[in-house]
Amino acid sequence: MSWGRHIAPGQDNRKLPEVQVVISPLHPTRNSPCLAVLQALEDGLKRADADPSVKAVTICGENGKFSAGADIRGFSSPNKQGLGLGPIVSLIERSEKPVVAAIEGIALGGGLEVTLGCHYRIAHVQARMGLPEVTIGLLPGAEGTQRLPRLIGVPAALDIITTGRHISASEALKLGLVDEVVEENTVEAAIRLANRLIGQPLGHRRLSLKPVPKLPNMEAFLTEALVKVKKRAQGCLAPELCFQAIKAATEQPFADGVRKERELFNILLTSGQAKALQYAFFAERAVEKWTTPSGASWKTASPQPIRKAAVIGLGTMGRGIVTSLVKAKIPVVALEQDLEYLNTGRKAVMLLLEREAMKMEQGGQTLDFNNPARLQFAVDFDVLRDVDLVIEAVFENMALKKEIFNKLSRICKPEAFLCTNTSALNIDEIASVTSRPQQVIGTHFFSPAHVMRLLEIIYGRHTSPTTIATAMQLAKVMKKVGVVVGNCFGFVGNRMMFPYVQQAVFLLEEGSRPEDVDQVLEDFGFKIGPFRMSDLAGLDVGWRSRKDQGLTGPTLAPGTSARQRHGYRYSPLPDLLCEKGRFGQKTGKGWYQYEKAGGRTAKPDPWIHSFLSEYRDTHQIKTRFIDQEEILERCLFTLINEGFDILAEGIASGPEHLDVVYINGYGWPKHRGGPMFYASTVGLPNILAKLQKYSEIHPDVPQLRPSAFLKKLVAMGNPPLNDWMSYLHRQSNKL
Ligand SMILES: CCCCCCCCCCCCC[C@H](O)CC(=O)SCCNC(=O)CCNC(=O)[C@H](O)C(C)(C)COP(=O)(O)OP(=O)(O)OC[C@H]1O[C@@H](n2cnc3c(N)ncnc32)[C@H](O)[C@@H]1OP(=O)(O)O
Ligand SMILES: NC(=O)c1ccc[n+]([C@@H]2O[C@H](COP(=O)([O-])OP(=O)(O)OC[C@H]3O[C@@H](n4cnc5c(N)ncnc54)[C@H](O)[C@@H]3O)[C@@H](O)[C@H]2O)c1
Repeated sequence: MSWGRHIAPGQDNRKLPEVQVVISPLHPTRNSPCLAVLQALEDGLKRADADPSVKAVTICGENGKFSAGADIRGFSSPNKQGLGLGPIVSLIERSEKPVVAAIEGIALGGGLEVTLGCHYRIAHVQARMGLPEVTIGLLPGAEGTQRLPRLIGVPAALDIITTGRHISASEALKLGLVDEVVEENTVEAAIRLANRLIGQPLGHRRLSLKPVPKLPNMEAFLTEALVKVKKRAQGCLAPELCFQAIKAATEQPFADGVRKERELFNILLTSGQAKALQYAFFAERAVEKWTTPSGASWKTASPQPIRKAAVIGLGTMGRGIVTSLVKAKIPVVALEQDLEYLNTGRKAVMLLLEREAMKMEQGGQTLDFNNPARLQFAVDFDVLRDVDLVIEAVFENMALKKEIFNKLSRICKPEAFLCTNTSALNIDEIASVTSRPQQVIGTHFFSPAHVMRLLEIIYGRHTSPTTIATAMQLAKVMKKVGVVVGNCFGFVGNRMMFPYVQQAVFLLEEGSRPEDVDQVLEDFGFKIGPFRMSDLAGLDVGWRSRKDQGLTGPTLAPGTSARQRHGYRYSPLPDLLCEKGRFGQKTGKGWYQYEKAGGRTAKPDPWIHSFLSEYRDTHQIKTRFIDQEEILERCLFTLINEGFDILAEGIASGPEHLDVVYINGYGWPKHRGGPMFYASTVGLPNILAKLQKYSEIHPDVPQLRPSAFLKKLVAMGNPPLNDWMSYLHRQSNKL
């Protein structure tokens, strides 16, 4: 048996072995000249085909990775790369010599499509595969939508292509996507297989020649599948076009299906949604490279290892945070204020973990949590002496948080990090009661904390770069997206949300109904509108905060106008609902009515409609019809306006940060790229003009007054989003 040797495409191979190993050239690097590497793959294949001493071919990747697919940056360059990958896949398939793919690491997108042209596929046990094009607003454009259904059937292909999920080698084997899974050297195993295949017929292995496996009820299946795909897509075009391409495979010969795939691919390639999703892909990676105005940076700061953590408070947030830590295999101590709360918290955590374990089992993984070395429950702070990091998640009350942090500062070892999950409180004030403010940081999780990907990481005046790096590392280990932001009331996410929710409530005062406002924002693509969201989170949460701020409740000065605070417009509507016990889902009534307390199905409530009408009569507000455009603009443009202030104040180091926060924590539709990206597509002059218009109509709403930074960018000629921050300190003589 002869052995192949790894040759890079384009290399001169005077002594070619019997099995030639061609390195798959699609693994992206920042500046990969994609067209050149495609050419190299083609050349390598042609050389192998033409050389009589080569009897078989193996295709593998470089450095243990098969391929991450096409270079995504290339899709927005004028010289669109990727063009011509389909014909190369066909070339592989047509080869008269057996071609075996050796899949190590990852085979994604165009990388997996290359393997579908191969006659056999061998994967390493730890390899992951997928066609994630849909997640960047595209579809597999190298004939993958036509070959995959032929290989693994329509239901499985539809699932993989329309979700873009990665699958493990063992799942790939079960589905028939790969022929063999190996634990040892994959390339060697592929070469062995290639040797065995020499001289054997290949016709039956050419996927383009195979029919798509029939289903007894294909038409009904596809009709039902389309409904599901559209529902999940929430306005995103790519999943539906992926569906259309697969449907074409079930109805048309291979060549016609490929033509359809190409046509649909071109529609997506030039769509705004693909640009937005590709922006979001890179934004998520850009925020990993954090910096602060004082010069701290990911480049120079090193994270400390977290071998054991603690969570204080096992309420809504604490239980999800414990679950995330256990899933990340970090031993946790979970602490409550007394045994009764502890037992309730323990039951809730165990339930979450059982559910997570079940989900993980389906993917062939296990979750070990019934081991006291991994998860311990306690009421005594003394157990915190040896932990490396504590996450506090007690009630949102400054006095209580300070009491806890003071205690932690005395009990925990000197090098331990102290994190607070506050939604809006001042990190510096919390840190001030400790003897280690440099190790205090905000770690703002989102509900449900074991599901939501966002972790807002808030540094205070004294927080050290090591502490920031450690929190970022923790986010990564918990498979969350950490976004480093500065300290201000509400940080980034909640601060931008306040004006959005405020406008939504003002719209009710003026004539809208909760379901009208929610519908407009859900049609825009939000998973859930502001009133459904408020009912879900509980109206009492905001009420407590407003009482603490003296905006409502017993501390309010007598004679304060019902609809004004500090000279600005205020709506008491949410307070009035809370006074009536309407806290949302938990009480069965809020902005909507529910079937019972704890019910989930929101139904418009006639009581709210007449309550709003009485309220308007009481305050002599003339009810008017408010159209969808005004609802959308007032809610979104105030949120965006706040974003510009946040950027100007240096609370976030770029618009990508705000967008990543909104996509991952607030249900902003990813195919719109985040609020700041959206603003760039609407055009800053348009946003400014609308804010000016609404601000003139509502002069008592400061949130409608255009941000100085927004005005400056417009005066500077509406530069592209990537350049915004460079204008922050430039002088403008047009203002
Ligand atoms: C006008 C004429 C058109 C006519 C067309 C007709 C013919 C059609 C032919 C088209 C051919 C289409 C081919 C194919 O179908 C399309 C594709 O392949 S699209 C790409 C699909 N692949 C992906 O979406 C993978 C994306 N990447 C990931 O999921 C992850 O990065 C990873 C690979 C799982 C690795 O994850 P991690 O280890 O966590 O690492 P990072 O994510 O941090 O990544 C490290 C670094 O790499 C950059 N990067 C990763 N993948 C890509 C990529 N595909 N392109 C560009 N850059 C990539 C990432 O940004 C990081 O960069 P850094 O931040 O370090 O600068
Ligand atoms: N609920 C959300 O959606 C959400 C989202 C992000 C952040 N937060 C923040 O997370 C924190 C917790 O919120 P929550 O919704 O989980 O509250 P919660 O009321 O559900 O839970 C708080 C828990 O803290 C416990 N606790 C109180 N005092 C304690 C003490 N001295 N020692 C130990 N445990 C104590 C309580 O017994 C309770 O179980 C708050 O700061 C909140 O602002 C909440």
